[in-house]
This record gives sequence, structure tokens and C-alpha cells, in this order.
Amino acid sequence: MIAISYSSSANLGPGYDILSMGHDAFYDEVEVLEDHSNEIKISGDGIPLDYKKNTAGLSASMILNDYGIKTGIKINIKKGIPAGLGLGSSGASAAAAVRAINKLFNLGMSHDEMVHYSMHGEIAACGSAHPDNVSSGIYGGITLVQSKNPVKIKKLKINLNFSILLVIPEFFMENKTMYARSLVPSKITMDEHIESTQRLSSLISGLITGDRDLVSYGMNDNIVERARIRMFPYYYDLKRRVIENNAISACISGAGPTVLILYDDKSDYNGILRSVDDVMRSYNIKYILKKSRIMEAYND
Ligand SMILES: Nc1ncnc2c1ncn2[C@@H]1O[C@H](COP(=O)(O)OP(=O)(O)O)[C@@H](O)[C@H]1O
Ligand SMILES: N[C@@H](CCOP(=O)(O)O)C(=O)O
Repeated sequence: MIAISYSSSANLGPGYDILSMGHDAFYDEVEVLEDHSNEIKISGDGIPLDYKKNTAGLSASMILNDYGIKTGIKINIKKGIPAGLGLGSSGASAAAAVRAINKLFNLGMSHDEMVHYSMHGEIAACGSAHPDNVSSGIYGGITLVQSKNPVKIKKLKINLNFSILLVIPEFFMENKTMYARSLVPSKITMDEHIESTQRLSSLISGLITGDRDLVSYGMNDNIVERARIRMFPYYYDLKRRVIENNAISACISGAGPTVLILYDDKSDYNGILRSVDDVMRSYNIKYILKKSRIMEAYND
């Protein structure tokens, strides 16, 4: 059985571990076959092949255990999403594997149940079962984590027209998200809480009502992005310059280093491209650009 899952940008500024946007920039394809060895075998390029260290393998082992499935499986992962760049690569393999296993063994899981098993797989990548990337990897679109335990996900009905530009630095850090999560403060002040809640509620409201200004205001974060800024020192300059060119907004994609830019027909697209190039050159960082759209939904 084969399933795919697309790249995603988690957090969207103030929605740390809450919001995620699936996009059609890249995808992983995962094939799951029954195997009579009673083991979980993994194949794939550039990823851990020990099932306990691979997000897809870890999700699979939890499902086999919980459902009492005695047979072994073979998981063939075709990586389309580059890993370690904030594009939800680790979560996508898990989400695609869970979707494939659900179909292969006819388990009839709900979407939230599939998110539950997929987020468990993220432990293999970063030591933490964060549910945001895998939520959009299972539901598609822009998702909101209402609750993690039990998993309850809401897919937002978006009424804002925009396109996506991803600025993807050429960079690799093993265990990047694990490190990035270690930088996040464990306590914040009441003023920070209030500002962050204003931003998050404005962002969600703007996306649903199609209010461009609310999205521009809301897609800002002074807690998690700021705590991680040493990982992407070009970010504030890049953001300022693309907003001068009337981008809707920009944020760090997941734990970075990729930057997600939202733009529309009011934006000066060529000006955005020029300013991205100026800033990235000034920091001496090579990058690629990827235009994409929201990945709206999966068929299963
Ligand atoms: N199936 C998988 N796909 C991608 N990365 C995986 C997978 N399984 C485990 N990993 C590990 O997860 C890490 C990448 O995940 P992470 O740091 O969260 O970045 P991202 O999810 O942004 O690509 C790498 O260290 C990689 O070895
Ligand atoms: N909410 C997580 C999202 C990590 O996304 P990734 O694509 O960088 O793995 C975080 O910010 O730690």
C-alpha cells in the first residue's frame, strides 16, 4: 500500500506546536508491505534505517503494538522533502506511513487517531511528539491543534487568497529541531502571553475572514522565533525587506531555517525576489526558492 504526505510549515509565527500549513512544494511517498519476518524493516536514502530512529518506523511500531498486529512490515520511503530544513520532512514520512498502514490493515482510523500515531513518530526526529506538522500531513490545509491529549485537530476554512514562497537555505544540522526546541523558554511573562495571544487570534481570524491586515499583524512572534534567532540570523532583515515589498507577511517555517513568505497580487513579487537575494547574499548564505500553494486535502 502506498501513501504520500506533503511538506508543511508549522507555527506560522505565534502558533508554536498549534498551527501548520500543508503545501505542495515537496512530498514523501511511503510504501508499506506485509513481511513475514516479524520485524519492521525500513529502506530509504539519507534517513535512519533502524525503525526506532525513523519517524515512520516508530509510528508503525506503535500501531502494530496497539492493534495487536503480529506480522512484520517493510516500509519503503521515497524522500521528496529535504530533511532538517523546517519543511516538516520528519512528520511527513510518519503521516504517510500511518495512512498506508491504516489502509493496508483496514484499521478504519479517524483522522485524529492517525495524527496521534504520526506525532508519536516525531519522537524519533526530535525527542518530542509535537502534533503540528503531522496534523496538516493528515488533514491537508491549515490545521489547528485544539488538544494534544486526546488529539483533536480543527482544519481552518481559509478565505484569504495568497501564494507561498519558501526561501530554503542550503544548510544541514543533525537533530536541528531537537536543538531548536531546547532554545524555547519554559516560562514567559504575562505581557508576552497577552501579545502572543493577540497575534495568534488575529492570525486565525484573518485567515478565516480573509482579512489581509489581520494576517499581516498576526503572523509575528516574539517568543519562539526570537529565542531561536541565532539559528537564522538573516530572518529579521529578510522579513523587513519583503514586507517593504508588500508581502502579506513572513515567518520561520517550523523550527527553521526556511522562511515562509505569503504574498498576493498587491505584493511586488519581483521586489520580493530581489530583496531575498540581497539579504541572503549579505549573510553569505546559499538558498533555493520554491513557489507553492496550500495542499488542500488528501483523498483518504
Ligand atoms: N523518515 C524520516 N524523514 C526525515 N528525517 C527523519 C526521518 N526519520 C528520522 N529522521 C531524522 O529527523 C531529523 C530531521 O527532522 P527535524 O530535525 O525535525 O527536521 P524537519 O522535520 O524540519 O525536516 C534528521 O536528523 C533525521 O535523521
Ligand atoms: N512546532 C515545531 C515544528 C517543527 O517543525 P520542523 O518542520 O522544523 O520539524 C517546532 O517549532 O519545534
